[in-house]
Amino acid sequence: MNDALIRSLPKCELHIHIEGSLEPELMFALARRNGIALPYESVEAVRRAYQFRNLQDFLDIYYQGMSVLITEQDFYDLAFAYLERAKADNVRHVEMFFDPQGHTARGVAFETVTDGLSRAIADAERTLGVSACLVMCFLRHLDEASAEKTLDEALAFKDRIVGIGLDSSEAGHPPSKFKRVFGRARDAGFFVTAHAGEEGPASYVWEALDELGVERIDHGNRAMEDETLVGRLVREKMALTVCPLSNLRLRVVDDLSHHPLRRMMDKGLVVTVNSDDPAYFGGYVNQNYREISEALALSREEIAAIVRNGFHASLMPDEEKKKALAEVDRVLTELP
Ligand SMILES: Nc1ncnc2[nH]cnc12
Ligand SMILES: [Zn+2]
Repeated sequence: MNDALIRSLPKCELHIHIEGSLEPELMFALARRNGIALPYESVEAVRRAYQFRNLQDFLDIYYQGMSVLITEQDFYDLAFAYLERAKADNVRHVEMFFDPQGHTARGVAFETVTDGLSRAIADAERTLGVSACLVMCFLRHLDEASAEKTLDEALAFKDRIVGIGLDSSEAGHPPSKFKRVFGRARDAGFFVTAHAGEEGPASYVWEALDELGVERIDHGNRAMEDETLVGRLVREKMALTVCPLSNLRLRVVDDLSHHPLRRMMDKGLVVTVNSDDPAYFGGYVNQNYREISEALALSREEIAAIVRNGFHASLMPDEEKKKALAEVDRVLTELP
């Protein structure tokens, strides 16, 4: 019902793992280019395998999928394809997660990854008018020493990497495990964020705030189990990067009509809508807006409020934010 509005509004994407935008067609093309055998016979067989009972089921397939990424050009092709898709959804600004340890562990140089991604970002900025920046995530199932080593490598690319995040298997890997390396990242001037409260408990959200000093929470669904925590997030205007289709496919929610997004908004939380791993979860950012809007019967004003939250919570320069927010207002008045 609000399709035209969703399409017309300029948007931000603040929670996208670039490796999670690897469509099966590109996966096969890169496997062929690099002489890598995939354990699937066709693109359709890959898509059929995308049935997940939980986050770990997905991660096992996600790490296997990224094994086709070898050369600088592979990372370029991956990121540019995503940015073209984002442009089609009227996304103006992207904060792009990447998982260097998923590549360096396979013998791909850190520089190969960042060179390819940042070249695609520069080209997209020029040719598509989409701005983007890189947020490097630590894999939380690995130890802090590995994260420290990865941060050491990132320091040489400080001009291209703006932020540090934390992702992968959440349960059993609390944010406190990475307290020291996040302290170093903050001291070095990186923006910091972390996945918390996706599958893990509300206490992980507290830890992300108090021990990592995060400036955003990725997901945050389970913060809703703790009223005191919700109050703090509201008071601090801490943005949550919510990913509805991811939550559905990873069974964080059993049905989108039970998704906490509306209750989050009613409590005054700053929520944004994002795609997480769109090639695996059945939709890019507009599809996430469409399905959650329909499931929760979101009004035009509620949709616009989420879009505005995205710009406010982003790292865009203030002048660019102002322009984008003015455009949101213009679209709202012009669309019947
Ligand atoms: N949804 C997610 N949660 C944790 N780690 C991830 N890596 C890629 N997608 C992720
Ligand atoms: Zn994520």
